[in-house]
Amino acid sequence: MTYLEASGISIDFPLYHAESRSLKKALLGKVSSRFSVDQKSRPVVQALRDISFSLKSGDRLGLIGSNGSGKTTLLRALSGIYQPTAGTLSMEGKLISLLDPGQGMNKELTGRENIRLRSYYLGLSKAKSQAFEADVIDFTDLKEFLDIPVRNYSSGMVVRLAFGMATAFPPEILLMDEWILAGDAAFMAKAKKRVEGMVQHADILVLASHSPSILAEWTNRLIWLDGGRIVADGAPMEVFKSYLPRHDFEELLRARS
Ligand SMILES: Nc1ncnc2c1ncn2[C@@H]1O[C@H](COP(=O)(O)OP(=O)(O)OP(=O)(O)O)[C@@H](O)[C@H]1O
Repeated sequence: MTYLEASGISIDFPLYHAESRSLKKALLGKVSSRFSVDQKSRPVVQALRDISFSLKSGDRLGLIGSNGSGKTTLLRALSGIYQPTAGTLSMEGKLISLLDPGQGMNKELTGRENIRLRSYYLGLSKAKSQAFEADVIDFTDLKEFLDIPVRNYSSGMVVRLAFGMATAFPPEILLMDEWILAGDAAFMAKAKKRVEGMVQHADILVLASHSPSILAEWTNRLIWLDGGRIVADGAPMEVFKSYLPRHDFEELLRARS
């Protein structure tokens, strides 16, 4: 059974070059400060504080919050890139994370070569790798750019390729940061179809974004992060009601009716 559970997760990042007494005093002096010191008195930034939630098959969780509120850090913790300073994470299910556009790609190689390299890493049989290549080529629709080195791609093209390769085999848990929304409207429509296909297979989605309309459409639960803490957790429109300025909330309601 697929599940993902975060229990009391906290993450501190050491602040290098902040050892001087005056800087420490300035950082730690503010009442609502995100800065603290670790056990060895070294300054740290408290990126996440006491985060708990549990997700099961079919849950599509959105993360919202202002710049620096902790969305990317939480996604990275869930994907295993960062070790929590405190708390525990447990999960079951094949996880794919779409967190960095160029992840797992060699920019000196062409799109086609990257696709072949990926199928090699995945250990696919000849028939499966041919199907994988055809599927990704069709999805990414890179046309003449397919045989050009990735370093010459636009950022939207890199997104198409990364997304196409990472989503060719449906994961059970999909983590996405909002860079995925950098594609154009035609790509977004295709990406949405692909993600919806995945989620319909009773998988888990966690998506961080600043876009209320995307989150309202793609998610069925929303966590609002502020200063590294959860300030609200519930149905998307309920959370948006408190999060968004009244005018923006009413506009979102109108757009969805
Ligand atoms: N590698 C790091 N080293 C030190 N501090 C970090 C690191 N990554 C994040 N932080 C700090 O952790 C806090 C949370 O950052 P995070 O990138 O998770 O926020 P975010 O909600 O994704 O922001 P944005 O909307 O701007 O992308 C910030 O205060 C940031 O400065």
